[in-house]
Amino acid sequence: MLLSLPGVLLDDEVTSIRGLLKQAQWVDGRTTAGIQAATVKNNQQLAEPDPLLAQIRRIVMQALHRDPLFFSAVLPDKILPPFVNRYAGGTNHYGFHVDNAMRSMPDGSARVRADVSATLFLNDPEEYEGGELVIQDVFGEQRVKLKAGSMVIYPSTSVHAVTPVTSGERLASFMFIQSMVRDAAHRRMLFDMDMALVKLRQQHGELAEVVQLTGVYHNLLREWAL
Ligand SMILES: O=C(O)CCC(=O)C(=O)O
Ligand SMILES: [Fe+2]
Repeated sequence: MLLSLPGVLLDDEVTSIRGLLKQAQWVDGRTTAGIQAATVKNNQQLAEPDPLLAQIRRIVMQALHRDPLFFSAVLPDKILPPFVNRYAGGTNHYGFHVDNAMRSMPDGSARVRADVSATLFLNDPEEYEGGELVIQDVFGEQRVKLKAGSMVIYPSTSVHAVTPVTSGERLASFMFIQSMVRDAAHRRMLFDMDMALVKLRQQHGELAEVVQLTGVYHNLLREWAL
């Protein structure tokens, strides 16, 4: 499932992160890519020991933890600490690749199976030309470019790329998430059911049938969660 989540970051959080990034020391993005992906990756990233990265991670993780749509769509089990990237200079891009199945931190900690990949946009689409995230999956090809603070989630199994940023700079945080529910079809059914239940509850209150279906939701989650 490909889904855009608007307003994951509050405006003042975007402002804080942008302020921090003014002092950023960017390094070659290939350091964290897999072998195939490194051959097509041409961008920049914050380096792991950079204290700015730790501060940005705190803000992003706090935002993810309070976002009910993110929780419902991803059912996160483990989130690899988010990274921050930049595409600029008229040529930066990321060619077609699939994210490595297993990701861990450079020191070997926090091994995560990538089920869901996400890009959280840190600046607005008007600030750069190009820089579309192109995602190919069973739903065809989708091109995504969102406003600052919004995030797109997509299956880590999909082939995807970022088109060249021909002017300006594109700033984003990207991350890999292991879901409690490994099967994407199961995750999708749970998400649809949860969204329908939220609407039913708003329109009709706590009907006995809503309570019963909520029970079914949780019982399916119990069946499918690893
Ligand atoms: O910059 C992006 O939006 C995606 C980056 C990406 O695909 C990756 O780092 O694996
Ligand atoms: Fe990727």
